[in-house]
Amino acid sequence: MSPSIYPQILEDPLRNRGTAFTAEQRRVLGLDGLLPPAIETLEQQAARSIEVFRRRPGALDKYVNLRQLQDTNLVLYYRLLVDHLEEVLPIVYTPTVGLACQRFHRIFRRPRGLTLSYPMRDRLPELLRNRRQRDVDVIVVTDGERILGLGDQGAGGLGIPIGKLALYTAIGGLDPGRTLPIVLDVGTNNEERLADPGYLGWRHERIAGAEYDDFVERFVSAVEAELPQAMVQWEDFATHNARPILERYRDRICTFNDDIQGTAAVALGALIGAARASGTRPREHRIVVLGAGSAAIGVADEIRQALVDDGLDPEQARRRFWVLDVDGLLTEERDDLTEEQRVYARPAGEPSGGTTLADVVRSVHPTAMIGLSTARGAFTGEVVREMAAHVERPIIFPLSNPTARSEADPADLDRWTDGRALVATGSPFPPIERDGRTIPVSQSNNVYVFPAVGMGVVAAQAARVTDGMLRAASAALGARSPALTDPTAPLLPPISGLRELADHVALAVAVAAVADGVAPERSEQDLHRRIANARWEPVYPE
Ligand SMILES: NC(=O)C1=CN([C@@H]2O[C@H](COP(=O)(O)OP(=O)(O)OC[C@H]3O[C@@H](n4cnc5c(N)ncnc54)[C@H](O)[C@@H]3O)[C@@H](O)[C@H]2O)C=CC1
Ligand SMILES: CC(=O)C(=O)O
Ligand SMILES: [Mg+2]
Repeated sequence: MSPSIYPQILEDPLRNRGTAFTAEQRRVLGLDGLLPPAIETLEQQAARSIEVFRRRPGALDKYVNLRQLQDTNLVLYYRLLVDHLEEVLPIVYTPTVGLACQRFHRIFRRPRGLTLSYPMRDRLPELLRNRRQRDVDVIVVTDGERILGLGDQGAGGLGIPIGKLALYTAIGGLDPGRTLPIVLDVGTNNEERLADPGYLGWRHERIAGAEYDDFVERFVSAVEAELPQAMVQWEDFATHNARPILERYRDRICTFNDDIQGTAAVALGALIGAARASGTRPREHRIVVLGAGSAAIGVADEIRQALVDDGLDPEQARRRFWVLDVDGLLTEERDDLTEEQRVYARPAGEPSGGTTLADVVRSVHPTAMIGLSTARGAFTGEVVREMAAHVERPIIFPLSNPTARSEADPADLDRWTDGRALVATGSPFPPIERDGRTIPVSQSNNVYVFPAVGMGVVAAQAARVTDGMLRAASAALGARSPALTDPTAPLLPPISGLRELADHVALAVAVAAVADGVAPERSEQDLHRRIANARWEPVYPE
């Protein structure tokens, strides 16, 4: 019996072309007979694939369909993402990616990325060396504890880094062969998962405290040793770990936290557009933030700095915020606040009349209300009508994900405010219909920023991600808000324009990296060229 010489190229999604292999390639590579005889172009393959995708009955079926394509043929997968970004984004990303994490063990087909399980803590460098990729530009890592607004999904959280990195390529233009999704599998406190015989992660309660910190340190040390060039993006860590990890490593490796810093950069960009659309300056605003987790405090900190940049002194800027968590307004009387939350604590007795959201809105008359609370429907008709009674153009951003955790439905916000609200959401929503017009709803989501941060870092060869780089991203995004020139236009550029926007934002990030001294000296023109050259396109190479 002769040994099998089955060509591995068909199993390698980076090189596989399926029915697009030419007659010559088929002959040379030994593919004749393994493929049906028709030879297709990429365009023909893409047309067939999008039809198959559209025929799938449910969102999760569509997700599985795309994941299979991703594991089979990356050029074709990214062709679909690039050509149909608006249509596939709610599948690859929020809201469907949340469901995919919850059902990770039910839909698992083939491995992608790395699962670093706690019991293997002594072998992390070796596990990193087992990766498929040789060189890595970007790692997205989660520990699965706060997946969107869906809580602890344990090892199933790997779906989030996989989704984020798909967008690093489809939008930011990063080479998919140089990106690496990772989950730190440190157990789960999700009872449903622990009791599910099909769960694929380490079946153990979450490790915490010094053991957890030691594991994260081992992970970072292993990355430093094995992949010193890679940028590390922390994603969907619970608040009690997110900020300490960022503070511990931001000056040691090239890293940022997307939920804290990426979200803030986008929300500020949207707010700047909204302020302009309402004919106001940022410093005039009174801002209520519902939620006091890592995302909410990151957003508040960024906007607070923008108010200072617009002329308020730091104390005045601080006093423009009313931040609430699940227990109500953050006040000086409370002894359960972290250092970051304490910045926003209001003096005792102020405002008078209670500390619920409705109370605060009634006494403060906010001009902007931002939700990062996971509390579905928290922006009720009563609250929104009260807010809208005192401000001409209420700015209302229900930013929690996925859709089922959103603080409000934009159609309701539009109705409750007679079309006056300036709205942006975290997850995609259908457009608003008003007076015969169809008005798109802007998606204030960190997807507007993180792919471009990655490209900016790679093109500039930045060694760190500085605050200045994220601020530059935010400013570049804010400057492209359609609302700057038309008060009736959406607050953010359309999703369909994200790729072009990413080039612009990436350049701003790269220029800021040079200015901050964390990247080699290069001219703007040179950086522009490097971004264009680095951009990976979904086409079969000659
Ligand atoms: N649009 C975007 O780009 C982003 C959206 N998010 C979303 O923001 C949400 C929060 O994320 P994290 O801050 O990381 O989570 P977290 O769990 O750390 O924070 C949630 C906060 O909301 C508060 N909260 C919970 N229920 C509440 C209620 N009924 N009323 C008032 N406050 C309540 C909690 O006390 C906590 O302060 C998630 O849904 C996440 O998907 C996060 C990052 C980016
Ligand atoms: C968008 C995002 O990063 C989140 O909801 O966590
Ligand atoms: Mg996130």
